[in-house]
Amino acid sequence: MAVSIETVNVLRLFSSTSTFFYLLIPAITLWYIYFRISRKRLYELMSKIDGPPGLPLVGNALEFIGDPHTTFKLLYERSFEFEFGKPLKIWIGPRVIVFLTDPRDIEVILGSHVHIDKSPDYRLFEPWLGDGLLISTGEKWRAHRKLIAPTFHLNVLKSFISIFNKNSRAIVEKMRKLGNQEFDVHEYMGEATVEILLETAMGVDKKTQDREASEYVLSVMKMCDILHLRHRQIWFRPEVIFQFTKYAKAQERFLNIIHGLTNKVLQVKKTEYEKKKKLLLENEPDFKIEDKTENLKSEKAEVKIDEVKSNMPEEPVIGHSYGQAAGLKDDLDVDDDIGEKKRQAFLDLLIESAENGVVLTDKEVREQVDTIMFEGHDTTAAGSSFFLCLMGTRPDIQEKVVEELNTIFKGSDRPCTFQDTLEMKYLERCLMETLRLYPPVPMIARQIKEEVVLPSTNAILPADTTIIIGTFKLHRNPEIYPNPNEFNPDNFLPEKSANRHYYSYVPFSAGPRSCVGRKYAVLKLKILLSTILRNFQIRTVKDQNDWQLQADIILKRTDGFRIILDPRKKAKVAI
Ligand code: HEM
Repeated sequence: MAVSIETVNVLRLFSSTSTFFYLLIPAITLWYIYFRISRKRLYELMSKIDGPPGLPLVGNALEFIGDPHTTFKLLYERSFEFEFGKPLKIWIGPRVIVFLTDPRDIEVILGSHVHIDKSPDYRLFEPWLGDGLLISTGEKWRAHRKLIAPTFHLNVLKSFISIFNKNSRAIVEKMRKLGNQEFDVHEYMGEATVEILLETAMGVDKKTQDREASEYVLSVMKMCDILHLRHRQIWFRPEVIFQFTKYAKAQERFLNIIHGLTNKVLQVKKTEYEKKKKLLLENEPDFKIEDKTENLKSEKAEVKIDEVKSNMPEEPVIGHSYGQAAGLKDDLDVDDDIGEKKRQAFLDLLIESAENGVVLTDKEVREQVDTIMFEGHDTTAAGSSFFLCLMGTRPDIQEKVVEELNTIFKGSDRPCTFQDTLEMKYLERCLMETLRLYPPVPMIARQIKEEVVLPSTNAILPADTTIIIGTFKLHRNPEIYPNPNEFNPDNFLPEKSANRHYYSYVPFSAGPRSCVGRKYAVLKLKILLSTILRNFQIRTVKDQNDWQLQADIILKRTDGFRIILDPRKKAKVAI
């Protein structure tokens, strides 16, 4: 029987295809057996930690494909199926993520100098923030942190007070034009915080800013949406897929706007710096720029930042200081070599340090500027917006704040001083309580370097596990905060906070990688919010229980931060 050439070809193809599959199937089986055996200990350890059951291969990944509000609600509500405070695990494909909400466990991670690595999820920020302070690790992070932290020292911040006042008055005047129509206050807070950051930390004046602040704020919000989408829907994570989506094009557009502003700021400051240097050299040819970074050049730049005392205070340490337990100290509280001497503001110091490129390159300066611009504005915009909405829902509390302000200012329209901010004890409690209920950073993610034993349950977490500190849930533990969902500034009365675990309140994180802008944020917010409350009575229509939250990196309201302002009697802006 004659066999056609086509048939021979088909048979050849069939036999080579089947050989391929004969080899592939055992190879996959062997790889899978090796994969399971090499992860045996991980599976054993994780079997001792509670968590929702997942599907084969994908784990719990499909639970996060909804919109940001639904996902956040679902995640939060499902967590109540398990005992409060116990560690909780979820599987995203082969990757396990452990959520911690017990202050003792949180202290082990945040208080450590070893577990300072951010989780791989932060890498999605790279095209935007590069390897800036929020993301970097190891010696690079240590050296840059040591350089940057002093630029947010109180001595520097005090010199910003007039700028905080001026901008707060400007925003009041802008809001006055709205009359008593309902509006989204987040837009106003976002723009105000960007403008304030540019004038303070970056040291550029209003003329440089044009209309760019509002465009910048909008682009940051959209970028957060894209990053959050990639966090939730893991198939968008690999660059090979992402680059072909409409989101990649949008990201490019938003990054152009974001980097456009930061590049412009850098250009202005560098030209200014060069001019100043030239002038100084002309007048004093022997003048040398003092190198303030000498001590950072050593490979082993050590940061002695954790005076962090462990666990519960032996002697109760009263109250809170700039957003963290008074007994906790970080590098923002260290008064070492420079003391009362003049310190430099953020960008001035960075540009000077980049002169010889030893501590910092030009690229690194840009990355730090992008980081501070993002971390410094979106967080405070959310915090202040939540504060104002809460004031609207609780007129009784609002009036107590205003009474305190009347006692301090005695009806005068004068600007706020540093001493005034120290006297705003009740306003500060309201701010702390706002950040408890609505922490702008609702989750902090780390990748642990070594095996960790959790004090709460003795559960063991192997090295390389991703940990999420669930600030939002931690702050609503009924054993720590009775009636945890109620807005109650008395939670921060000194006697109430005195016996609480230091790590039971961490809106600014804590330990060596705590928020570098903590004091800046609290000081600025006190001036901004008090100026608004001295001028307006705030109303809201929506009840606090009906707010819709979304945790797209920064906690926000999907239904908008809508408030109505009524001018207070004799309302006049402080001059
Ligand atoms: C209410 C306002 C703020 C809140 C609630 C807040 C909260 C936080 C939190 C929780 C972290 C740790 C994030 C993490 O580990 O993933 C952090 C880090 C950071 N924050 Fe803030 N922040 C605020 C304002 C600011 C401001 C005003 C600035 C700068 C002007 C700033 C700059 C930074 C930087 C640079 C980091 C990274 C620090 C490091 O890793 O060494 N933040 N912030």
